[in-house]
Amino acid sequence: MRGFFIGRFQPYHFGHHEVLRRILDEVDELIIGIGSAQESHTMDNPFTAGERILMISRAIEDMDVKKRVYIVPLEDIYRNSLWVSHVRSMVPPFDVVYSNNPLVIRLFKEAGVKVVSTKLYRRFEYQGTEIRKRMLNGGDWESLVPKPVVEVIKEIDGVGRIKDITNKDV
Ligand SMILES: Nc1ncnc2c1ncn2[C@@H]1O[C@H](COP(=O)(O)OP(=O)(O)OP(=O)(O)O)[C@@H](O)[C@H]1O
Ligand SMILES: NC(=O)c1ccc[n+]([C@@H]2O[C@H](COP(=O)(O)O)[C@@H](O)[C@H]2O)c1
Repeated sequence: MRGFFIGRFQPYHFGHHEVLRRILDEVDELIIGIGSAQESHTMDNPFTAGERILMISRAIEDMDVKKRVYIVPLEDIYRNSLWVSHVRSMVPPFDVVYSNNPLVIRLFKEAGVKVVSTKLYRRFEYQGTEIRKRMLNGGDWESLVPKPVVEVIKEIDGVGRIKDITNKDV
């Protein structure tokens, strides 16, 4: 059985990591969709699709996973009624979708795809919005993401980027 899990992963954090661990117990192969792949360099979406691929693939490497995982960037198409077809055209065939996003769940269910709702883990801190806020304000963000993700963010000066893009013209 092949599963599909989509997120923006801005950045990939321990909440995603926990969900992934659980999904990998259930499926034979997993596709991870990097949503809003066209977005980067904004406060809501600071990291490029390529940088998010690095974060996820290195975090998975650290888990010593034996199952095949495909990571596929997916651009938004701004026409929700066609989105499931768009996703299907871009990724290997899948049998089940894992998500906690109400729109994603609804669109796949309407298309007749089996959807499993994922649980939230320590959502008050394992949350992209909170992590980006801490990066901006000098808070502790490093404890909320897997170590390989800290390394990627340091390599690309992710914190400096978030500070720069939120700065006003001088
Ligand atoms: N703490 C968490 N525990 C379990 N699942 C989570 C957690 N945080 C996010 N998810 C799930 O992971 C998927 C992808 O989420 P996403 O990449 O948007 O992260 P996010 O933390 O919700 O980000 P943001 O705050 O930027 O919206 C969604 O289905 C989301 O519900
Ligand atoms: N019309 C569309 O392009 C469409 C519809 C539903 C979800 N999505 C994307 O799927 C992803 C869902 O991920 P999250 O659960 O992290 O929000 C987002 O990147 C979102 O933009 C896109």
